[in-house]
Order: sequence, then C-alpha cells, then structure tokens
Amino acid sequence: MEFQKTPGWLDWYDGPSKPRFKVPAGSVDAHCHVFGPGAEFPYAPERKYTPCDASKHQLYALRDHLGFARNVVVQATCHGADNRAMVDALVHSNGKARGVATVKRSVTDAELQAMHDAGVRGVRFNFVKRLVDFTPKDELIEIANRISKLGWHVVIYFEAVDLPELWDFFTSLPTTVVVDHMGRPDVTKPVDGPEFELFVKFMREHPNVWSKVSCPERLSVKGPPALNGEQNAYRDVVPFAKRIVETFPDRVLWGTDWPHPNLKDHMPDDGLLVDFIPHIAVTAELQHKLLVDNPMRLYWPEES
Ligand SMILES: O=C(O)c1cc(C(=O)O)oc(=O)c1
Repeated sequence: MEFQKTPGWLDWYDGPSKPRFKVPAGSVDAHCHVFGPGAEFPYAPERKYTPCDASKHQLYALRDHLGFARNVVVQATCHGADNRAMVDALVHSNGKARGVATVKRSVTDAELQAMHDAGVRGVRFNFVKRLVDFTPKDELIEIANRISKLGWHVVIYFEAVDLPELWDFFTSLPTTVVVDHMGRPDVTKPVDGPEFELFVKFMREHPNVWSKVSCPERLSVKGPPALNGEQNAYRDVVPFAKRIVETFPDRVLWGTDWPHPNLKDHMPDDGLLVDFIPHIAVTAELQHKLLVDNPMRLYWPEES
C-alpha cells in the first residue's frame, strides 16, 4: 500500500551529530517508536496522521550511533491497536528492545501472552485528543486489570490541563503508571505554579507513578532548537525536567522520542537531544539512575 505523508509533517533528522555527552554503559532509550514501513506494516485506518517510514533498522542504527544499549519501543498511534510493526522490532532486537503496546478489550489472553513472549511489558492509554478517539474508562480498567496479571504497567499520555479531570482514573490504576513527557506541562507557566505543582503532587502521593522526562523539543516555547550544534537547547524546559529528576530520582525515564511524530516547526538533531540530558540530570548518579537503573528495573527486572 502507498501512503501519503500528512502535509507539513517533518521527517526524522538524517545524519545526527555524535553526542558530546557520553551516556553511561548500558543506557536505555526508553521512549521511541517505529513507523511501518507502511508497505510491510500498514498504518491504521483510524490514524490521525500519516508519518514517513521509520524502520527498526534505522532505529537500531540510531541507538548504536548515540551510544545506547537498549530501546523501549512504544506503540505509535498511527498504528492504532495493530502492534505488528512494534513487535517485529522487538523480535529482531536480539533481546535489546522491550515494548509498550496498544490493545483493545477484544485482545485475547493468547495474544497478550504472545506479546509478552516478544518483550512487551506495558500498554499505553492515550488521552491526547488530537491523536486518538476516546476509549471508555471501563474498557481501560478492564485492560489494566488483565495486563497487571502479566506484571505489565500502564503508560499514560495526557496534557497538563486534563490532569484534574483524569486524576481519579489514573490513581485507581492497579499497576505501575508511567507518564509520557511529564504530562506535557505548559512551560510558560511557573515551575512552582499550581499546574506543575499538581503534577508533582500526583507523583509524590502515588509512589507507583513514574515519569518520562522526555520531549523538550515538543514542550519548549522559546527554544533554541537542538540544531546546528546548539548545546543549550530548550532552556525553558530544563527547570521542569530537572525538578522531576531531582525529586523522584528512582522513578524517571528518558527517551529520544525518535522519529518524533507530528513535529512541524523543526526536527531536532538527536545527538543534541542527548546533550540535553546533563542539564536535567546533573550528577553521574542521577544520570545512571535515569538512563540505566530505572529502565532496567522496569523493563528488564530479571537482569537488574
Ligand atoms: O505528541 C505527539 O504527537 C506524540 C505522538 C505519539 C504517537 O502518535 O504515538 O507519541 C508521542 O510520544 C508523542
């Protein structure tokens, strides 16, 4: 099948720079995706965008280039609940990738077990309206209860303004809960203002909640973008991510978000995104927890 990219959609950055920051041995890129290729793994009919292809080979080449050892491949919404591209990436990773799937209530126990055997360790619930249609909460709770028996966790993606409304649902989930991209704070608001305080409270009061301190390129308003060797990219996001890393050092994860779905302003150089890490995790100990200890505990507990 031939797919036409959504107009204005930027392709991932070809030929990223070599990071100046050397990530610790055994580091995990804990949030990235594969797109298709569409000819092999067609995009879902219900998708809200059509991406460029971004294959497992390209993902693993980036992993090696940036100095990472492993990946967590998160099901992208353009594939809906058809997890074949993601599972195929896991199966061809030599055990170096684990995954997060999207499933419907109709998924069978045998399908869940097959995904587990391939390396899936979580499901993603998405509440970002521009990306997905609404799924009823009773369906999500039913899924959460089923996957908890496999020892999986739930990854949630939402925007900061929606946290109050989703609070009761999130806090009722029976598993570890991992928040994508810090719950998308509005970084023009103060880091100690009511909106971000609510997110901090969410994590403080619920020790099962973790956060990915990823996606400064999406959250930043002032930049400067991670392009042309910029070593001080996305300064306005630093106080938010640094606060979460320092307050909850054992419950944070980091990922590139490659191939960066839905960026229309600029596409970051992934090497420079890695150079962002020491601005938010400022000691070797925090960096090791963020990049090695925490993702290993969540995704490869048998090895950590
Ligand atoms: O903000 C986004 O557009 C976005 C989209 C997806 C996806 O389509 O799965 O995943 C992400 O992590 C972020």
